[in-house]
Amino acid sequence: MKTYSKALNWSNVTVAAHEVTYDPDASWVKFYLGINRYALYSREDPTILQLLKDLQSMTVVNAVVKPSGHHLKLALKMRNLAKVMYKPMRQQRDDETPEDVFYFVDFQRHNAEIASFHLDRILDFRRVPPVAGRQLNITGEVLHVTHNEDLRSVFFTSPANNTCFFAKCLYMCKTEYAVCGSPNHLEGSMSAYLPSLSMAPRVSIPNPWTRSYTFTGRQEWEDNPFYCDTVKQQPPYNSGNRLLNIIDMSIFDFLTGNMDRHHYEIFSNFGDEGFLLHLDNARGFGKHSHDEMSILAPLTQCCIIKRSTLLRLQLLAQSAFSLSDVMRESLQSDPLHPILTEPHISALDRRLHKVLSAVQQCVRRLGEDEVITNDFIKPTVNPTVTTEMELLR
Ligand SMILES: Nc1ncnc2c1ncn2[C@@H]1O[C@H](COP(=O)(O)OP(=O)(O)OP(=O)(O)O)[C@@H](O)[C@H]1O
Ligand SMILES: [Mn+2]
Repeated sequence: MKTYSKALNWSNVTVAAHEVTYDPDASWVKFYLGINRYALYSREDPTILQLLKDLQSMTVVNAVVKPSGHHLKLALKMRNLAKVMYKPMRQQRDDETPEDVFYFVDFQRHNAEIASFHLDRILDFRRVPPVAGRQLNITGEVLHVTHNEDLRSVFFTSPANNTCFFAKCLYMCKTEYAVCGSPNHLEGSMSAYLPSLSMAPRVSIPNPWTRSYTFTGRQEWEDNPFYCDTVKQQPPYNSGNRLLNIIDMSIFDFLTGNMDRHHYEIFSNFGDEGFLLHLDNARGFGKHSHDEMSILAPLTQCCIIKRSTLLRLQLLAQSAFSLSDVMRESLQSDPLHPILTEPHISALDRRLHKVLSAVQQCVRRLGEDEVITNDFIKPTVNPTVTTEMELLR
């Protein structure tokens, strides 16, 4: 194996200087300033479209391996000081997760990150940071610009003469699990970073409906149909919006087929009523032919749903606004389209009907007043300039 770091030393190639420019009107700055207690961005915010475009073209000036987690991903620093998380492509669009693979060893899919951002926006949640697809030149835009010796040392050339890299981490990070360009270009998802933890602290909270992450273990919710009664008695689930927000998240995850929601995060400064961030959606869209009903357990066990969520789902179940059509159109704006294969897109309609039938069953059993809950917090009245991030400073 030829390591590029040695090659760089030998050929005396200097790594590009770290030149940066700060523009207070940059789309990522506006994105930060627009985060409010209801959502990451407002419905009509033009900043987001601009940010999606910028994610596709911003110049990378540094790259490091994002240390957390089990999967290979890079934190990229851009010339305009934006920060981006890049998850490289590992799977072809028409690959399905094999039957015998557990959810916790499944690949991360860059296209699932992209598609989940679009789905979250269509559902009007706006809880996923903006994500766009991009073909990176991993030689020119990563290896040659990184100041990180650890990252340089894991680049190599494959037998087929493609540039590849892997990461030093706990699992799945040996050369066998490397990602390779063709010969230099590699698709990936570019996810806008949230503001730093010092500027906007977040807490990570275990999902009450988490899975066991072992081959044999089971969680209480899987065997106890009255599990929700226990959850409902515990703060912060005993008042306010939190449980309804968990149910929104389970509907979102059921639609994508993501079984990997072990934790969720919230911004501390917005208190218990703040929205839940839907981070890390890379394990969605693994199987189009299977609907994993257990993901919907929070809805089917608690039998409550926000009225606003239900109205949105009902709208997207109408043929004139069908979820699959809206998704197809939305995903076309991404440079890496097609992002999802047709079977994955049409699975969304089938799953949406299953969510609506679950709600109907609850209504039949308990009545509409018990099940369909008015949101405790009104949606943003004036969506354009709630710059609560400014208040945090
Ligand atoms: N857009 C983002 N901005 C800032 N931080 C993020 C963003 N997306 C994810 N993170 C943080 O990075 C952590 C790891 O990211 P992610 O979960 O997507 O990757 P992973 O490979 O599954 O890692 P892990 O095994 O730690 O969950 C997340 O738990 C979250 O705290
Ligand atoms: Mn994760």
